[in-house]
Amino acid sequence: NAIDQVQGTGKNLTGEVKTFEVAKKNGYYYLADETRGNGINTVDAKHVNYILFSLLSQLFGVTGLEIREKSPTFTDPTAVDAHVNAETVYDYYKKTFGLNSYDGKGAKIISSVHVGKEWNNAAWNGKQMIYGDGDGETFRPFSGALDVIAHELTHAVTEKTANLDYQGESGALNESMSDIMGAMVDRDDWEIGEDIYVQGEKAQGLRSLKDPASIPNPLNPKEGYPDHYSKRYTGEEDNGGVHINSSINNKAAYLISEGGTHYGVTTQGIGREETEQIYYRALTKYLTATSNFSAMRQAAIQAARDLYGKDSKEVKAVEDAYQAVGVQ
Ligand SMILES: Cc1cccc(C(=O)O)c1OC(=O)C1CC1
Ligand SMILES: [Zn+2]
Repeated sequence: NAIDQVQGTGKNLTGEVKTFEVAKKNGYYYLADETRGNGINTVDAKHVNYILFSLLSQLFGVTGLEIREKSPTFTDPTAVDAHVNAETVYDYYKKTFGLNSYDGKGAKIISSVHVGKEWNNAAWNGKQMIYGDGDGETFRPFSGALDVIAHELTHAVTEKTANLDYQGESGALNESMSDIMGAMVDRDDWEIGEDIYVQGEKAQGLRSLKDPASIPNPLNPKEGYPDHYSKRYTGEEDNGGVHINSSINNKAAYLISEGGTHYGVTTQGIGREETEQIYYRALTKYLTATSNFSAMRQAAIQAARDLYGKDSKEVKAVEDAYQAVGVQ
């Protein structure tokens, strides 16, 4: 037919040659994968100012210019990473939870790269994923990190399910679900954004689920991110610290999976496979828009009971982990 689905290749931001699904139409090749759900499309925002871009995207559905090549070799590494990483996140949700795209109905996944000028940001804007190129000092292009793309797409999953209000404790849980799934998709570590956050030679993550306090808290740099409820941020910035207090729940998820002794409380870890099922079930079956940290603990306990039994080691791990981070 007029549009063929073929294999494309191209170097990503770390110079690795990647292969991915592209569309061939009228002799040109496009970053359009029609094999997953209703499609995964990666387009170029051509450095349009990010505020103007967000208006165009949300009001008029403008997403950017099609990225096209005369051969199946793609030459924009930022776009290659956005496309390949979106495919990887799609496959994770399908394989792990049987979820077909972020809405369960195969919703088309659109990513716009090169939004803004050296924009240090990435976001799910309610309709699509948008990525800045970073300023090269603090951040490299945001599409280069699989955990970032999983984080952004999980915002879309959350919006279609619990739809946790993006402020205060529910907002911190919204952020934490994105960090937890980000760490589960990018399975080799418990850091978020380590592939894009340029901090001298030691590329530290933006946030760490393993040891939140090891990374300076941007709202209180002489402290690390909070790893106990008593250390939560209670100010107004960042919608009440949604990117800060998320670390309290992130630490609980880490303890459930990997185990450990935290503030004198010991948790026996149950592993990533069971932990991701507990959080996905809590997010999609029990959490609501106004759930707070206490409701999160209850939801995770109930999800573990459903999946593994009332007196299971999995339920015990959830109870111990939330006790360790001071959430009742
Ligand atoms: C860099 C950034 C700024 C503002 C919002 C988000 C957001 O998506 O919450 C954001 O992206 C992340 O946190 C991703 C995980 C690195
Ligand atoms: Zn986020």
